[in-house]
Amino acid sequence: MRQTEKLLQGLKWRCIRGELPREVTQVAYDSRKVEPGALFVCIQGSRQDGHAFIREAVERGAAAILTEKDVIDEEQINQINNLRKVNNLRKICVLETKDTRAALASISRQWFDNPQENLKIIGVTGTKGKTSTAWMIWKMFTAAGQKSGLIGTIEVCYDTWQQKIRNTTPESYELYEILRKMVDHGCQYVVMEVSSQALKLHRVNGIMFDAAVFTNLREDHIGAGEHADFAEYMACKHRLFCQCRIGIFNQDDPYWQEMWRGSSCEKVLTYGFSRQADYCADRVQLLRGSDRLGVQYHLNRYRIGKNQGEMEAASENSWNVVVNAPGKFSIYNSLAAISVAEQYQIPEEAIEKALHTLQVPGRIEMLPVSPRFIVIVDYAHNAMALDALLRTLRDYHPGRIICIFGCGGNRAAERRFQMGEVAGRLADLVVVTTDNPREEDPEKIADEICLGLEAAKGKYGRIPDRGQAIAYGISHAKPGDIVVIAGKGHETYQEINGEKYPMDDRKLAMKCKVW
Ligand SMILES: CC(=O)N[C@H]1[C@@H](OP(=O)(O)OP(=O)(O)OC[C@H]2O[C@@H](n3ccc(=O)[nH]c3=O)[C@H](O)[C@@H]2O)O[C@H](CO)[C@@H](O)[C@@H]1O[C@H](C)C(=O)N[C@@H](C)C(=O)N[C@H](CCC(=O)O)C(=O)O
Ligand SMILES: Nc1ncnc2c1ncn2[C@@H]1O[C@H](COP(=O)(O)OP(=O)(O)OP(=O)(O)O)[C@@H](O)[C@H]1O
Ligand SMILES: N[C@H](CCC[C@H](N)C(=O)O)C(=O)O
Repeated sequence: MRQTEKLLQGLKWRCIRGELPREVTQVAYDSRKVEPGALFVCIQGSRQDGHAFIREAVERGAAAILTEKDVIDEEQINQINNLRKVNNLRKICVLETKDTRAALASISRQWFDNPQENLKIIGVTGTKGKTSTAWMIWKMFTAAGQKSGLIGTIEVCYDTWQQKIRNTTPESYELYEILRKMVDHGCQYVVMEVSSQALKLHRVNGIMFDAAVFTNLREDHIGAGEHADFAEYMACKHRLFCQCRIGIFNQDDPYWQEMWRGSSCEKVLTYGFSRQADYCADRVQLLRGSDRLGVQYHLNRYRIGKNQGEMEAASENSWNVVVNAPGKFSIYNSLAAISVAEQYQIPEEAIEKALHTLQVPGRIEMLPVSPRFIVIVDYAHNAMALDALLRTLRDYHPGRIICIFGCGGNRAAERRFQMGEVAGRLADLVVVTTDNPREEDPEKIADEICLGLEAAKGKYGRIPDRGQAIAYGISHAKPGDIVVIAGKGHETYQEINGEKYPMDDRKLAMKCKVW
């Protein structure tokens, strides 16, 4: 139970029907979850419009409805009020505001008593590297004994508690609920991935991030249900840097200044291979163990005289960093994580420990399928990630690279041709299979991937059943080869027409174990 006036504090709203109830018992944005006495927030979604479920919400006992358009006519209101009279309830209260998604964030923040005020929240955004970087930062804080929470694609967790979520960045109501749990548990820090969808749909409204990281930006997530075009995608990412104190940017990315310009950052740090960066990497060496590929580099910490554009070495300026993950992109992710950790005085030993023992589930996860060749499961599901991954693996001079992948349905269609083209160019043999087709025809998705493969003159075959495709790829591997199973990483399901069926690439690969 919460006072309605208090929940609506800071919001612009007007009451268009009935009277504001003194208290509400619940905040709900899904009519199917409404309980008696609730405030039902109508959200205009990508498939459905919450305003169409007002009647259901009222039948379930909602006391107030928050809308962003006056959708209820007199006849409907009379019907609803007659219904309520029979049940001895007051007339329905209808409130109107400009944007109900933004309102949901504001109301949720009040409902959960402003948990963000008691936390230092670190946000990570970018087209690629969010999960890996957030995970590294969280591991560093944890290794240093700092109670911290993690929110991202793989899971939400702190200490031994963990929970799966539907989105990389949860809806505002769930987000504030999670933050409240973390505060009550004694967490001081939260590291979270912030997707462009979350920024677009106001899921993180009301949070002032103590630090925000920008990893990189490439064309992605454009299409129905995501972003209209690249400009909108970029503008949404930029919003994170308008609600943060410290901004940490990948200086080698062509878009970093677009992210920084007009930001709210009181402090700016940069990282990259550029000598201008505050955290600068050089002298890279590839590492290859029996069950892991890794990388080692020299980290130089420079202090830049921002005003004069001068560069001056800091006293304790260099360090040999070892990361238990391969490739240039792991160097970028670790540089970002180190830049964050040092802002919070995380000791070097904790940083080293986290990077040495790092294994992000489903990210370049090496499986003991055979002692003669390498099998890797990875979450690369766009061209940028697949390109970075395959180039990285090429650097280890394998015999051949066999790549097995598909593309998700109801997601940016450009990914299909582009991933086909990248795989055709960088892999020696490609097996095109099925990812999460969702509501689309998997054969049509495969056709579009094959256009890219043809364009790159790649060698490929098609096996729609993912288990069979994986078995085929592994059974055709020769000593010294690398088999890459890309696209689903940590996922433990395959989504077809709204249903999630159990499926785990790691289990499918281990079924093919050869001795
Ligand atoms: C396209 C999109 O962003 N969809 C999100 C959106 O769902 P939606 O707008 O489609 O909702 P809807 O089904 O149309 O329903 C609209 C409203 O009607 C309500 N409703 C619906 C039915 C009913 O009977 N009663 C009712 O009240 C719903 O509760 C909702 O409030 O709002 C939901 C609740 O917040 C999200 O879970 C859902 O994310 C879907 C699952 C999704 O996967 N989105 C992707 C694109 C996404 O957000 N991805 C990013 C990561 C991208 C990256 O890798 O960078 C993420 O952060 O996860
Ligand atoms: N900094 C990076 N640049 C390019 N590719 C990367 C980078 N970091 C990771 N990758 C590749 O992309 C894959 C996904 O990485 P990660 O999950 O960290 O990114 P993400 O931004 O969270 O992705 P998503 O938005 O799809 O959830 C990795 O498995 C790896 O192949
Ligand atoms: N966060 C990503 C996940 C895609 C994973 C891939 N397996 C697919 O289903 O397309 C997205 O929502 O675009």
